[in-house]
Amino acid sequence: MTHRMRATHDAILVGIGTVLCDNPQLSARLLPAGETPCHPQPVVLDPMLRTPMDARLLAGPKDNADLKMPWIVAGPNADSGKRRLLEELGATVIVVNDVDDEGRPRLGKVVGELERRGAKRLMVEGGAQVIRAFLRSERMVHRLVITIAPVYIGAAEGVPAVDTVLPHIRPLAYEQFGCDVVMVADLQKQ
Ligand SMILES: NC(=O)C1=CN([C@@H]2O[C@H](COP(=O)(O)OP(=O)(O)OC[C@H]3O[C@@H](n4cnc5c(N)ncnc54)[C@H](O)[C@@H]3O)[C@@H](O)[C@H]2O)C=CC1
Ligand SMILES: Nc1nc(O)c(N)c(N[C@@H]2O[C@H](COP(=O)(O)O)[C@@H](O)[C@H]2O)n1
Repeated sequence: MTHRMRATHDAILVGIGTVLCDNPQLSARLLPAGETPCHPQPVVLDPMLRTPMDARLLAGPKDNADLKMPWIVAGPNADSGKRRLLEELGATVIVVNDVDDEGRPRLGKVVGELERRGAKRLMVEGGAQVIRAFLRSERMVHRLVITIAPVYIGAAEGVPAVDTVLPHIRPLAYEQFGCDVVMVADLQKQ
C-alpha cells in the first residue's frame, strides 16, 4: 500500500535521519502486475548535507531510467563543497535560508518551494522528527495514514507515551489489508 500511495503523490519527503538509517529508494516499485509505476520526486530534508554519496537515492536513474534524482533541501550553513559534489551526481540542492533555532528549514518555506517546483501533492513518509514537525505545523497536513503491522520494533528502552504538543487526530476509516490494519485520519479541530 505504501508504494501505491507513493505513486499517487508528486513528491515523497523524508528526513536525513531516515536516509542514514534505512537508505531508502523512495520509488513506487511494488505495484500489482500490470500497473505502470509513476515514481514520485524524492525529497530529503538535510540541513547540513549529510546525505552519503553512495546513498541509493543518488543511484536511482542509473539503475532505472524512470526514477528521479532527489531534491535535497539544505540550510544556509551547508558545506558548499558537498553541495557541488551532490549536484555533480545529478541531485538538486534547494537552499532554504529561513530556518528555526536548530538550523532546520521552516516547513512552510519548504512546502512553498516544493509547490513552486510542481510538487503539489506531498507524501511525508518519515521519520519521527519530520513527522512530528509536520504535525505541529498548522494546516500543513491534510490526511494521516497510519499502518499497524504485526511486527515488534524497538529496543528495551521506552519512549514517552504522550506528547502533549501534538494535535489530536480524528479517525475517518479503518481497513485491514492482509496482516496490516490501516487507519486514515485527519487532524482534530481544537
Ligand atoms: N515505519 C515507517 O513508516 C518509517 C520509519 N522510519 C524510521 O524513522 C527513523 C528515522 O527518524 P528520525 O531519526 O526521527 O529522522 P528523520 O528522518 O525524521 O530526520 C530528522 C532530521 O531531519 C532534518 N530536518 C530538516 N528539517 C527539519 C524539520 N523542519 N523538522 C525536523 N527535522 C528536520 C534534521 O536534520 C533532523 O535531524 C528510522 O529509524 C527509520 O527507520 C522512517 C520512515 C518511515
Ligand atoms: N515497513 C514500512 N512500512 C511502511 O508503511 C513505510 N512507510 C515504511 N517506510 C520506510 O520505507 C523505507 C524503505 O524504502 P524503499 O522502499 O527502499 O524506498 C524506509 O525508510 C522505511 O522506514 N516502511
